[in-house]
Amino acid sequence: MTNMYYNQDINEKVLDGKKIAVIGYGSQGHAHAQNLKDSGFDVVVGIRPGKSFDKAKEDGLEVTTVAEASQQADVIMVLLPDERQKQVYEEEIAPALKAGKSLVFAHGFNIHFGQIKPPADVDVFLVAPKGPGHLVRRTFEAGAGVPALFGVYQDPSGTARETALAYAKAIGSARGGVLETSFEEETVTDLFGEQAVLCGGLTSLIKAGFETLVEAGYQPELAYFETLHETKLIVDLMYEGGMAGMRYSVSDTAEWGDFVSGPRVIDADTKARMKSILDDIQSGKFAKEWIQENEDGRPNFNRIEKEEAGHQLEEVGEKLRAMMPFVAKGLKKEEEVTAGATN
Ligand SMILES: NC(=O)C1=CN([C@@H]2O[C@H](COP(=O)(O)OP(=O)(O)OC[C@H]3O[C@@H](n4cnc5c(N)ncnc54)[C@H](OP(=O)(O)O)[C@@H]3O)[C@@H](O)[C@H]2O)C=CC1
Ligand SMILES: CC[C@](O)(C(C)=O)C(=O)O
Ligand SMILES: [Mg+2]
Ligand SMILES: [Mg+2]
Repeated sequence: MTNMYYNQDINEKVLDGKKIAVIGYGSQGHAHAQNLKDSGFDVVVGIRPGKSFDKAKEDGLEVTTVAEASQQADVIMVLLPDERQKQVYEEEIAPALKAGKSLVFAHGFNIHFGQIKPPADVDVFLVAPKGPGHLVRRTFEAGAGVPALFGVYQDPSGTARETALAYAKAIGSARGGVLETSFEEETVTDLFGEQAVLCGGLTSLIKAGFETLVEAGYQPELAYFETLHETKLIVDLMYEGGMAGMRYSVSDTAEWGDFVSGPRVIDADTKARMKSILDDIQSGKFAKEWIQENEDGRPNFNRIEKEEAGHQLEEVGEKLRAMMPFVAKGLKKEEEVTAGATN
């Protein structure tokens, strides 16, 4: 049975009088910190000196070190890159933990895969928005919200569920719906979604379409508009009205092509490969390899990121987007907040 919660189901007052430390000021960090502050809560950002530190100050937030913010706070939300969390946790957060505090995550990776082992007297839960941080902020400012998952790992205080729900409401997620889950379910499904569909699946689909057109002699600019640019417009229609909503707006010719050709691109073999990706996530193989990649200094990550940035689709896209300033408006407004993501 699915448990969904909306604004009217949640008492955010349980956070009154509590100090909330947002550790990290990247994609999720800036959104949580600003949304919590705008919702009237007492927020301190914990961050190392550098770009994010300066940006949080510029944005008018109270900012200090990770260790000091963790000392001050009742609720500590860890919004550092997953691969950095273990070290920062051990050095700067763990010493500040004591009974009555809450340790919170936006993704269960480090708890589920045993990288972080919190003390038993601290509440541990997750509030995981189902969307990129920049959209968590942007939708909040527009009066809407990105839905989120919440899940409790340990609850010595007996109040972890209500604190998690209040936090989700304060960042705007209960405007869209908050769904109860476990650390295992959130971690596995989030990794699967980003690998097979949202990031990996989609970029590979778009690239394959772009390359097919260009290799057949069609103009790269046209191929960019056809495969990448228009994806956003089509996905917007699905976001608003599901697949039927999109099919209502496109031509019947496109809808027929969707029915007959879609299953030729994504077929039973693709689904079997998705299952194998899911197996690797469930078994911990993916996590083990990602942790090792970081311990090795990210040789493959850095090489592939560079290769991808040099793809013809990216070069063409950059020129075309420069002629459409309205397209990049959102990210420009939040410029440099993503800096941490490229470490
Ligand atoms: N990106 C997203 O939209 C989503 C992310 N999540 C989860 O949220 C968490 C945060 O991810 P995300 O927002 O992408 O992270 P980012 O990479 O965008 O941000 C990282 C932040 O952490 C800071 N940081 C990095 N290393 C250190 C350090 N050693 N000490 C102190 N601060 C440090 C960076 O600061 P600096 O500028 O100094 O490098 C930056 O402010 C992860 O658990 C992720 O899985 C969940 C849902 C969606
Ligand atoms: C889809 C990627 C994501 O899981 C997210 C924005 O939800 C992430 O880890 O950034
Ligand atoms: Mg996600
Ligand atoms: Mg994720």
